[in-house]
Amino acid sequence: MTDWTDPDTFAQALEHAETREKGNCFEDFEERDVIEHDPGLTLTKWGNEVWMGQTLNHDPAYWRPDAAADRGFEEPPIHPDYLTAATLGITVEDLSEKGGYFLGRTDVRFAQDAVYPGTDMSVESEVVNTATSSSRPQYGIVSWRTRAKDLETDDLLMSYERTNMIPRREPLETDGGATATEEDDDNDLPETFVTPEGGYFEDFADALEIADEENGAVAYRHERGRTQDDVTVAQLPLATLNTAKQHHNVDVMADSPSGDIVTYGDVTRSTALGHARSDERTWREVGFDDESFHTFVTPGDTVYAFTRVLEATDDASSDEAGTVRFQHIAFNQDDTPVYSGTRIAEIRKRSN
Ligand SMILES: CC(C)(COP(=O)(O)OP(=O)(O)OC[C@H]1O[C@@H](n2cnc3c(N)ncnc32)[C@H](O)[C@@H]1OP(=O)(O)O)[C@@H](O)C(=O)NCCC(=O)NCCSC(=O)C[C@](C)(O)C(=O)O
Repeated sequence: MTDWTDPDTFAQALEHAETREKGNCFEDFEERDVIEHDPGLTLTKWGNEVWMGQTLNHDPAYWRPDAAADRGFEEPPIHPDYLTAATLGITVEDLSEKGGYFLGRTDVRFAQDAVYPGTDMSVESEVVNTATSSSRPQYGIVSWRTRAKDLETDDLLMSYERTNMIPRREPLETDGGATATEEDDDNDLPETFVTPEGGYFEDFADALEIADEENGAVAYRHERGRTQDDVTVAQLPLATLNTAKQHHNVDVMADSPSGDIVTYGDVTRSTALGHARSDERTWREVGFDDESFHTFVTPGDTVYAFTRVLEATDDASSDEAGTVRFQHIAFNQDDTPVYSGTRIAEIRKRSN
């Protein structure tokens, strides 16, 4: 009688057996297809707090009822970064589990009303673009518009458009090729870098005025760094139901260009944003654009943040705040940019 657990026999069995694959290939996506994602997620206080704690998003309004009330929330709400990561996490099984890197995202917008723990989410994505990758013929590039809704009320919670490299059916590889492209050498930096005096709206507006007079830029780095470990690389994405093997299958990833599992893009950006927010008085998050992931982050890498202030306008959803547009750049211990994106946030005014 065949002993299927005999190592030689089992090795032969593995060779003969078909693998029941997960995920979709590039050829499975057609423009205008709408995919309703089956995995659901209840946005819990626990998930929110673990995400925020580990990414250094320690804004008290998301932790303490009194601080939440001071910011006009009914109770500590779900943080927009966790909402974003959970929305994307749910979509991975259908859209990107096959592998291929998360290249970027734009038009990330949040509903004006805060989202509270206990909200059940339903998430759907529409294929908005499919394109050939000229540099990597084994991949295609797919963009989807994703919308997260409150399952009970059907209210829109957030939406965005994301772009990934997706393997073509043949040949099948685990993820996308080489590391970042050569930087161009157009380094026309201003001579003057202005740092805001504090974290209120007026500090950003004043710094922009000074920079303007001196033909400089409001640009500064944040001190904090967060080294990537098992929690940030594997646990946080799995807690959002993100099934991408890049984050938890060391065996498969050993043969990939990174040679290791990589940090979920939403963990990298949320960590950098946590560093940036620790130097400002955030009132509300409005949205993000032009987000790009330049190279991968692996366990042991440290994520730092750099901020440029682009614009400040005295107009917001509340008289207590003004609106600031930032560019945030996450970088690693070798000073290599790993993420960049612009962010619109309402920042509290000093006078109130
Ligand atoms: C992917 C790598 C290897 C390419 O590195 P490279 O130097 O070869 O790249 P490139 O030349 O800059 O880009 C390659 C192609 O992608 C295109 N491209 C590039 N960016 C965009 C964009 N935003 N929108 C649209 N297209 C874009 C670009 O135009 C080019 O097209 P081409 O092949 O036709 O010339 C390199 O950039 C890299 O390592 N990036 C880091 C990726 C990463 O670590 N992402 C986060 C972690 S993976 C993740 O979170 C997973 C997730 C969330 O779970 C999940 O999707 O399932």
